[in-house]
Amino acid sequence: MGQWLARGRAPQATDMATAVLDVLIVALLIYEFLKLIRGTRATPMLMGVFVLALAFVAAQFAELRTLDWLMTTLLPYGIFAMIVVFAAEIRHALARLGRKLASSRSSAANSESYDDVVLAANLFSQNQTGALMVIEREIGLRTYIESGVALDAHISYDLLATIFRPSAPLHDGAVIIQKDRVAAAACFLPLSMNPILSTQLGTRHRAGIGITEESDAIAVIVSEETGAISVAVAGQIERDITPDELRERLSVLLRRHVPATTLPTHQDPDLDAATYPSGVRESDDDATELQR
Ligand SMILES: Nc1ncnc2c1ncn2[C@@H]1O[C@H](COP(=O)(O)OP(=O)(O)OP(=O)(O)O)[C@@H](O)[C@H]1O
Repeated sequence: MGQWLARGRAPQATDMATAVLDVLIVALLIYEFLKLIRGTRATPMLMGVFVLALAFVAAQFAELRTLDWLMTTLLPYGIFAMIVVFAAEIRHALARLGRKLASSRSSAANSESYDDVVLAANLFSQNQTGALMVIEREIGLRTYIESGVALDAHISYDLLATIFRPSAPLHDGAVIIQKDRVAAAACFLPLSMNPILSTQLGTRHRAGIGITEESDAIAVIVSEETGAISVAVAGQIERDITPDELRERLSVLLRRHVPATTLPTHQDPDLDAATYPSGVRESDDDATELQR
């Protein structure tokens, strides 16, 4: 209103519309911001910031000069301190924003070889071989790829089985799959700090969930302890699913059909000989039948 009076003319309909739009955008930004920090450690800290802001306004209003001076001097440092303290939250928030934008686009990963992931997960599950396979979608995982050993090899069941063979040098860490290629193995992923996660979940599962909190990737995790297959996406984990369920989940998440393949069973001698030729299977009592 003031600016219109200053310009010496009455507010017009377009000015009103601009003001309403302005207020709506700010309200939307505040709403999205509150949604992003809800349930994080930033919430109680934000209350502290709010109290400080109130003190600042009160100091100006009551002309408490020393307090006003202190607040004005410290404010710029406070903003930098907040960026440092909330670095993880800011990263997550931007990643979530990226995920939202990415998921609104129709293109998904266009590989045709994710049935190899299903087949490999089935093998690992039967042999109780620990494995962590991350499928990149729209958000690039270069930072994590660079933490591992670059492979850039065409994805195949044999390659995955070889990488995660317990005696293989690259079996520790995660494999990252980009389109139809295994970009790298032995990658180090960020661990999820979500306090709600079950305490039964160790670092492999937390790493699988962690990468899906930071990006729109899909993590397929096979437990070394139980042989259970889990799939994580957007910070959520679905535990103990069958290979067929894994195939379904990948089909939906990648918005493409992952063709059904006859899953080999543990009793298949050819498979065992081909996969673990030197008898490196972890134990003989690992005949984990798919009981579901
Ligand atoms: N940050 C990480 N990034 C990638 N892989 C990791 C990371 N941390 C641990 N791992 C993998 O997880 C393995 C340890 O798994 P751990 O037993 O702690 O987890 P778990 O979730 O209980 O899995 P499991 O059920 O297979 O035992 C490591 O040997 C390594 O291969």
